[in-house]
Amino acid sequence: MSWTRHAGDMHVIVHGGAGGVPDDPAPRQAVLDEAAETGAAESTPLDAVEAAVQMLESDVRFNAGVGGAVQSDGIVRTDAGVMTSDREAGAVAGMAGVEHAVSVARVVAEETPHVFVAGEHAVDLAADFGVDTDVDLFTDDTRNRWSDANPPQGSPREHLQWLDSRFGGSTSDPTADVSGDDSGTITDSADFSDHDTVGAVAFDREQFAAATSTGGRWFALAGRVGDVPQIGSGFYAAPAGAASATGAGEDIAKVTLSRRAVRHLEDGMSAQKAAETAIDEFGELTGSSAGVIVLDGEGGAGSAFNSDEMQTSVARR
Ligand SMILES: NC(=O)C[C@H](N)C(=O)O
Repeated sequence: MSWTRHAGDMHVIVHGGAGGVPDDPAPRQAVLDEAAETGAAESTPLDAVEAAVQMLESDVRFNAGVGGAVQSDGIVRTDAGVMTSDREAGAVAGMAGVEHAVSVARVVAEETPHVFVAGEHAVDLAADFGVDTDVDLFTDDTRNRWSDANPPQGSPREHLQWLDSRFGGSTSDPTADVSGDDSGTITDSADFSDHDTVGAVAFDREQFAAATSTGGRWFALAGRVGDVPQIGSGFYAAPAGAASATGAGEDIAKVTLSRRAVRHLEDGMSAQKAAETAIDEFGELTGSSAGVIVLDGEGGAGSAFNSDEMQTSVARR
């Protein structure tokens, strides 16, 4: 079906992470619906994805901003990336105390000559451009979960020993503990319920934008950065369309999942077909779990995942 174009059209799709079936799908869906509607009310695709993702970063149910995953040294670090089909891009990683990582990624895209700024200097950049820092990203749930985790002391090597039995897929074998059955669909592992990364894709008839934001994965080595802020892995936008990914970040990065989905759009697939094909390829190549959302230039929205669940919402104005 082709999309009849009107001035002011904005098409937005959001996701709340690929992973296990959530205990509380209804309130999560309500927040996703509100985020998509909020994005669709904005006047540019970049504003749309930033507004949608900000809302999800502020909701404790999602692993982004407040409620983010805790790394092996007990710190929540946030990562995000944004990109437009004009190939403006910005990303940030490893920020402690920054709720709205998506806004810092936008600062990188708009205010610096770079595409990726990390760590304490990204936090300094945030502060200098008016993004709140020193935010407490822990929730009661994350505090409880962390205090039950018997946190490691000492060197990175000791942290690696500690996380080997906790991180989803060991450091030596990324597929360990994650294969649920012979079909390649991931059905078990408590760690995969942590895939509550958030993302948004928007299109206003002229330009696409994509944004993804996360607290990463629980019990990762301090300083670990996943797919989310890597261009083409966690997010990608091009004239043919845009995508945002979620799931096992190490595996997503190795197959550049978002770029893969957009490549399928460039080859003429619809958004839905591109999402399904990219996830099929991802599953075959990695045996791991992920999801992706996609918009195309014909008014199509697509999503696919090979985890148990990925909640999404679409809005159009
Ligand atoms: N929650 C997620 O989707 C995890 C994210 N992709 C990461 O690996 O950092």
